[in-house]
Amino acid sequence: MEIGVLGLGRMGRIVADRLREGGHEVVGYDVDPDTVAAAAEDGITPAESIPDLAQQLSAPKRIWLVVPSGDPVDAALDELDPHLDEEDIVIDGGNSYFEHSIRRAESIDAAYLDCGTSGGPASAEAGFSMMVGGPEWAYEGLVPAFDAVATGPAGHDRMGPVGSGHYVKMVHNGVEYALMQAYGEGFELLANGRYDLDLEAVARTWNNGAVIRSWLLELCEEAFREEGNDLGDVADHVAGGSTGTWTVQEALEQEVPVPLIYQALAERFDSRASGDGEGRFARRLANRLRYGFGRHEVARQD
Ligand SMILES: NC(=O)C1=CN([C@@H]2O[C@H](COP(=O)(O)OP(=O)(O)OC[C@H]3O[C@@H](n4cnc5c(N)ncnc54)[C@H](O)[C@@H]3O)[C@@H](O)[C@H]2O)C=CC1
Ligand SMILES: O=C(CO)[C@H](O)[C@H](O)COP(=O)(O)O
Repeated sequence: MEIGVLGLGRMGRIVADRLREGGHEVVGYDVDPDTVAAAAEDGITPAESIPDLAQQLSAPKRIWLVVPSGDPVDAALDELDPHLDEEDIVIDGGNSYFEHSIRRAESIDAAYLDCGTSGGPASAEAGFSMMVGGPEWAYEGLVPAFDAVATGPAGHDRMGPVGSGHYVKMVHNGVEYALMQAYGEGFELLANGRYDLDLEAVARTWNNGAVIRSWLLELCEEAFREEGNDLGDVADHVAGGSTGTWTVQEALEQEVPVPLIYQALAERFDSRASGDGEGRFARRLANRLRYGFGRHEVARQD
């Protein structure tokens, strides 16, 4: 099928490439003209503007947004909306706040799918895990596209009505924070404990059959291999935090205790208040893990 991809950054470019590899035709647009030119060299049909992207697509139009959450999503929808009708489908593949997705779905004529996406740029080859909310007909119509961008048919599903995709992804990220903090605390104890340990070897051993093996633990192994046993100059400064904040706010509203997720979020805030120094090993590992899966910039010690 023909799909427009709006936003060709770290994640959008992977969405566009995997759609093409799956046999779909992709028209791409990004506010950065160099990004569009680079995509065009690799076979993505370039668009000069959002109206141009909409006009290049035949009806019914399918447009996948992969732009930063917040104002860029509203700005893109404002420009798109005059070119859309109720047969068209817009997918928001970013980390948008679920209540914003519900509002946006009500404000545009096209069907709206909120698609929480996990795996990060490091999963370009394997494909993503995708949690989709929105009308069933729109999800069903896009299954071939989701098959191509996800790890395959098992890598995506419809969670429920609009909002539910980003809601599930929000909670996913809260879990992500807590897992990173838990691995970090364990390695901090080992780094400061009784034995002179090779932490890459510990992570590799755990990743081969241990109860706590996981992709995040493979990324810990990679971090020790690439940065060294002491994580080199990786700073105690963990960026991000919006999805974890929303998770904690929702947990308070629902009266569900989430102390581990809150503590992991609080550790991030404290890392930023304490400066970019050597600090806590656990938080330095979390800083490096965000690069591992998300290609987020690693804060380094001065
Ligand atoms: N990097 C990651 O690990 C993951 C990111 N996400 C989410 O995916 C979304 C995109 O993230 P990334 O690709 O990492 O960001 P990015 O910063 O690498 O790419 C965003 C792209 O959108 C473009 N852009 C901004 N406003 C635009 C507009 N109005 N029209 C067209 N293009 C526009 C920018 O020029 C940039 O190329 C965000 O919501 C992010 O939270 C979701 C899962 C994983
Ligand atoms: O969604 C993601 C991974 O699943 C993104 O990498 C997101 O940026 C992670 O959240 P934060 O930036 O708050 O660490």
